[in-house]
Amino acid sequence: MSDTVQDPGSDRDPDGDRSVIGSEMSGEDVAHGETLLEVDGLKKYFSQESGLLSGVSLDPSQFPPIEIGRNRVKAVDDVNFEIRRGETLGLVGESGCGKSTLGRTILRLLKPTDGNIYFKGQDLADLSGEALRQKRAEIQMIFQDPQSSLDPRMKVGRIIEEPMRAHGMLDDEGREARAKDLLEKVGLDSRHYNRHPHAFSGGQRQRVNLARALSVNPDFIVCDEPVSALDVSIQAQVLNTMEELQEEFGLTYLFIAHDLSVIRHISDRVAVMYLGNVVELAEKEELFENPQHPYTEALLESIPVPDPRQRDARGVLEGEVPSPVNPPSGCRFRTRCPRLIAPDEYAWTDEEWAHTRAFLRAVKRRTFEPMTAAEIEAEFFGGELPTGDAGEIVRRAIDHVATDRGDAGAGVGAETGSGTETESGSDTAGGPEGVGHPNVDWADATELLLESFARQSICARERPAYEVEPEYGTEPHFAACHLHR
Ligand SMILES: Nc1ncnc2c1ncn2[C@@H]1O[C@H](COP(=O)(O)OP(=O)(O)OP(=O)(O)O)[C@@H](O)[C@H]1O
Repeated sequence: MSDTVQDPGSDRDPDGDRSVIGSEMSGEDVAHGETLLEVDGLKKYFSQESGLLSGVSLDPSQFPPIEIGRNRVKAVDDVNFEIRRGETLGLVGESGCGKSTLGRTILRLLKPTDGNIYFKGQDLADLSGEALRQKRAEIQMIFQDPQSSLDPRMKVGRIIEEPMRAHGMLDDEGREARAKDLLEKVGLDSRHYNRHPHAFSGGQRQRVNLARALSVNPDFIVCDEPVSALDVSIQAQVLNTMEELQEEFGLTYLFIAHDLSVIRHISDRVAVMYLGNVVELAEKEELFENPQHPYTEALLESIPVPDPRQRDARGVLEGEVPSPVNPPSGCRFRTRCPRLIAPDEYAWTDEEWAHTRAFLRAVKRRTFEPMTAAEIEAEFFGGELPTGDAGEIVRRAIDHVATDRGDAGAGVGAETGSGTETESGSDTAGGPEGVGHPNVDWADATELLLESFARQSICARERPAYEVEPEYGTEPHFAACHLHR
């Protein structure tokens, strides 16, 4: 079964007012600045396999020996936010973090796995059939690729009229007049009404899409990477038009983009997404000038800079994004976080923990050449291991990976925890020299360090959710990072 819910045909309400669909039709008005849409605990999980037994796996160690949903892709996993009427909420994050899935689930193109989507107070998660179809006039979507979302056989006028026809809005003459009017509103010419999409440039095609989305008079538009396929010089023009239309029609946008400069241009507030979670949400200025989540900081620092002298300081986002099938416990970013918090049970100095954290990452990613224990101590710890129990564990881990001490560490790894939670293994660079060296056991060292330190950190034990004091503006600043405990 597909997750996709198709918009069924076009039975219109014969008693309805045919000139206004969308916002005005629902009769529920939300004033500018008040909550238009609220997403509460929203989840969207995908089964990896299709078919009757998708998501069902066998586990002989339990009774009954089946587990449902174990292999599901947690594309959106407990997302909460609200969008006010008239604002643009930017949604940013790396490819695959769940932005599109979130947008499509809000639109109810996908059925949520759990949670609520309140639009003007009504839960869209509950809607289906005709009630959902009617709502679609109020909530529209614009996609990234203006080429493929326009039927090349249809004339532009008909493309713009199609949603009006589907919702029984106006008569033929009225629809034509409205389509021509909208063409002008989006910065095209009413004479373009009879042209086919291939006659238009990418930017113009996206304008046709805008006119199409606006035709049914929506309140809310999910814009999924609408300018990503356009030349940079055209992007700003389309964004400006979108802002003008927002003003004129009182529109509210959820604007999805991976490009931070686009997000900065258009957003009022910005939500940063990582591995199915929103990790930070704040007013635009606050987010860009006062980021409080290490992932946001890393994203901002990875913006390309023209000055080559600054390049070395960039690119702090190390390691791969873990699999959304088995995401890390606690904070999703912890496996890559340069500021992972020290576990409480050891007495660390900041320096000792920083050294140990760097060593842990290097062992996990196998990023150093095999060397002796003394060389490892010098390279990662300045010749001085942490004191106390932590130092003992570090020494054992070094024994696992040192070329001269392999025997001393043999068997230690077997004592280390159950490893119930994987770190998804995707970070492992797999240095071939190390793997081939008889004394080097990367896996045992990694497991010892992860189990003793990384998994004992509050970052692994609790999911963070804090509000921090904004420095720029007055809106609440949400940061899902235990550094703000
Ligand atoms: N229909 C599907 N079935 C299974 N997994 C899916 C499906 N759609 C998306 N995913 C997975 O869900 C996760 C989130 O994908 P999504 O497309 O929402 O991310 P994104 O942030 O929009 O990325 P991009 O910017 O590349 O589009 C990814 O791991 C993706 O592989």
